[in-house]
Amino acid sequence: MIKLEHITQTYVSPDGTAFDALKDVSIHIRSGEIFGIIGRSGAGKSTLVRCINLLNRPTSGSVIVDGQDLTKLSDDNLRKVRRSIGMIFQHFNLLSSRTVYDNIALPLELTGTPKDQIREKITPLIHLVGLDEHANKYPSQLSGGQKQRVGIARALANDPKVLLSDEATSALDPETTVATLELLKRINQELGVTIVMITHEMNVVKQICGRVVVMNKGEIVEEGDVIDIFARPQSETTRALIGQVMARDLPQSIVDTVNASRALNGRDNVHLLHLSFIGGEVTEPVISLASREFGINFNILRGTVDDLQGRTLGTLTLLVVAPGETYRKAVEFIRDRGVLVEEIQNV
Ligand SMILES: Nc1ncnc2c1ncn2[C@@H]1O[C@H](COP(=O)(O)OP(=O)(O)OP(=O)(O)O)[C@@H](O)[C@H]1O
Repeated sequence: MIKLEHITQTYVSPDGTAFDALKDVSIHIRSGEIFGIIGRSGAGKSTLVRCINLLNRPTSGSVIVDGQDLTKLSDDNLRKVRRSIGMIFQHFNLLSSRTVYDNIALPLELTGTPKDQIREKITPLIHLVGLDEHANKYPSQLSGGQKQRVGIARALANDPKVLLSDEATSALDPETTVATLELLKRINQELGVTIVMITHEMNVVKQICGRVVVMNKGEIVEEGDVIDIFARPQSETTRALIGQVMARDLPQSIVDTVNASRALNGRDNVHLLHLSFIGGEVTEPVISLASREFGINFNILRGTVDDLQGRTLGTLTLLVVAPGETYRKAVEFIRDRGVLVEEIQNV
């Protein structure tokens, strides 16, 4: 559906200094999926997503949407293709002098659509985003979540195949974020619109994306199914972003437990482990088996279970008291059975 191939974007400042905002980025987004692009501020996400509709013309590389290389189209043809790519923004970008109805109608007015056809198109869209009672209000009379719903309906006015969302929930409170993401999910499922989510929040990715790329300093540092990224993060950037939602930083109570155990059993014999596993992939009672096999006890300090797009991700924080050699064999034993085991150091 969308293929970004070897995209580079170099900005040149007035004093002639060149800055590479995107360095050889390639992404393939499939038709009908909700695809996440995540990274910290300045990673190049906005620059990248604006390449998809060529609001940003990359310095090099190709942008292929539905089989057409947009970088090779005439301005006229590009304008037509852009209608099939809707976009929503962090700050909504609504016209304050227009009502909800007129904001949503604007893209159709711009293409010269007759008034009765506009009404036929807009009325169900207003209903879809749940704004029936607010159609004649002005943006200043709406909450943030309602404004974003107007933005979403406006982005759908031209029946796009693709919806680009640039930090669309970043200005919303957590509850409104959940409701807005639910609406986007429904639009994806009911209308079959491919959605590209730009975000710096892992909880957004966790709630609705199927696949994700993680960006850092203009490069892709990791990509894959969201559940695999959560269960087996490879890069420091990803670990830090996941830390936001998985609360992997240890609470003081756990640190106290570890220290008390060290005082009792000796520092070298006390180990702290973080285990992640995907539901269905680990079928054996791994912890009990390891406990029996090596004659050691595992003390469960913390556990979480998350649902990610219908798949289950479990995590456990364990305290293990065992001499080095036995401990290493037990870790190996658990890893061999499909569980990701990380040793938590520096506690
Ligand atoms: N027009 C421009 N001229 C020069 N540098 C730019 C321009 N636009 C973006 N940049 C720089 O490119 C880098 C990537 O910016 P971009 O906005 O794409 O990042 P981002 O990941 O979307 O971050 P944010 O969430 O803060 O917008 C940043 O260092 C930014 O300062």
